[in-house]
Amino acid sequence: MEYLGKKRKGAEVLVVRKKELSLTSLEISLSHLSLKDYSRRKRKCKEFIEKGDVGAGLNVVPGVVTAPPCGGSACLDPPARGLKRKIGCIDSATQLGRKKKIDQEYELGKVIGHGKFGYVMICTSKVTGEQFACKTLKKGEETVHREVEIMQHLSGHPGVVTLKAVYEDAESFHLVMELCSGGRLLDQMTNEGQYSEQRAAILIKELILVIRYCHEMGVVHRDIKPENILLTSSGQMKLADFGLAVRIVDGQSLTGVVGSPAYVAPEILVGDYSEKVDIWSAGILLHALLVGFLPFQGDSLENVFEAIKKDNLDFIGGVWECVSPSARDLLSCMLTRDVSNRFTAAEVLSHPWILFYTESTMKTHKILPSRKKQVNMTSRQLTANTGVESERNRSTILNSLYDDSRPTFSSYTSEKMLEGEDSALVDILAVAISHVRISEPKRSRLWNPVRPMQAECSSNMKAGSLCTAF
Ligand SMILES: Nc1ncnc2c1ncn2[C@@H]1O[C@H](COP(=O)(O)OP(=O)(O)OP(=O)(O)O)[C@@H](O)[C@H]1O
Repeated sequence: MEYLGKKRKGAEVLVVRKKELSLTSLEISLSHLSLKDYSRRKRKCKEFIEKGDVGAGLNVVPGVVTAPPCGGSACLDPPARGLKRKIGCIDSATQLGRKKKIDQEYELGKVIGHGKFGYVMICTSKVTGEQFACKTLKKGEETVHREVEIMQHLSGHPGVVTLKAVYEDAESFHLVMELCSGGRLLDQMTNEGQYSEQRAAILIKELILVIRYCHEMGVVHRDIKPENILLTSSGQMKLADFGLAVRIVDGQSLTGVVGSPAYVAPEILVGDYSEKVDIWSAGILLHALLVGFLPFQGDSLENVFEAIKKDNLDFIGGVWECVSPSARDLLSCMLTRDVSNRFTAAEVLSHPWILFYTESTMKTHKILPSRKKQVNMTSRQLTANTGVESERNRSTILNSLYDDSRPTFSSYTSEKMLEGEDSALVDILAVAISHVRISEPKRSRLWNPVRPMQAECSSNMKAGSLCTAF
């Protein structure tokens, strides 16, 4: 084994060379094994892992580049937390197809997207006629190899774009992925404007579930933004583009300034950060969903970065009058610069606002399209309550949950409550209240009203320079 000297974006690539492989019988030379071969290989992989040999003589496809055991430094720590060491046990479906060429099995169609290191086109299986997206990445860049490995590692979760197969030729990798024909979340956001709180909560919950999965699998995405969230034809969100993702072990600090300017967490700019950067970026997205514009702006990259480092957000007045205190509280917990106080994925998922809108009993509700259509119904003078923590605030939260949902409840009461479902509502509120933490407000969670927010809801999410990864 050796670490390649090539360093880019703060991480090395671990390359397992063929001559160093001890389990040659497990070498994967075919891209499509028979079921029998596959289960035999899987069994051997399992035995291999149980013997604790992982990391010694890895049964890896010659030339397969795996993600570093931990990003940033050449440490040889044990695998990242929760890491299914798929190295050497990559599902046959996603093995590198060294023997077959992609065009033997797929009809390549029109290009549907371009990325920094390649392009994406539609491809159709010659066997089944099913359509997929094929991302072709030019070899050479370390991040490209890492992207392939991390996608193999994460594929299988319903919120991650599924990787069906990987082909390789001299110049490129070809990643055959499920086709997300619903397009990018960014396009939906710019077409539809602000989201209702209910819709935003459902989306953020789905996103945070995927982020939690990534973190549990020892992966930090580092480029969460609506361009990288794709939608299926049925509207389900899928996290895509793991080009900047990196593996991490518990307690490890990452370095390397990467991300997309508008979404980048302040600690990334300082150069010492953890998986919490994904929560910050999801908070930026939540901000944009709720009020239709990004929180940190500037006419140059430097100014945007300065704003990210220094500007205090104000969730008071203006557009925030249409946003419930509970939603604003969650935002403040995701967008705090104090990393130790910033919510983890699990904390976001148990926040009252998320629970309120996404508890199973709520799923029977019609999802309201966008706030544009209900803004009059929700407009109400709300007191800013971003540091909601104390006992005295219990009733405020209860009220805010109730008040915020008025439009929803008005349809709920007419349609459901009369049918005797009011106990479900009480349950939801009880659950929400039980999750409110009782403690003194933390200074870091309170945002000082230094700069008034834009009064009108202008979307600046199309600003290319703010959304392009660096
Ligand atoms: N599975 C997919 N289904 C449908 N469209 C996809 C799929 N994957 C990517 N695309 C389209 O291709 C575009 C480029 O994809 P890619 O993953 O390269 O994103 P990118 O953010 O532009 O890449 P990079 O960060 O490497 O520059 C996406 O914005 C999207 O429109």
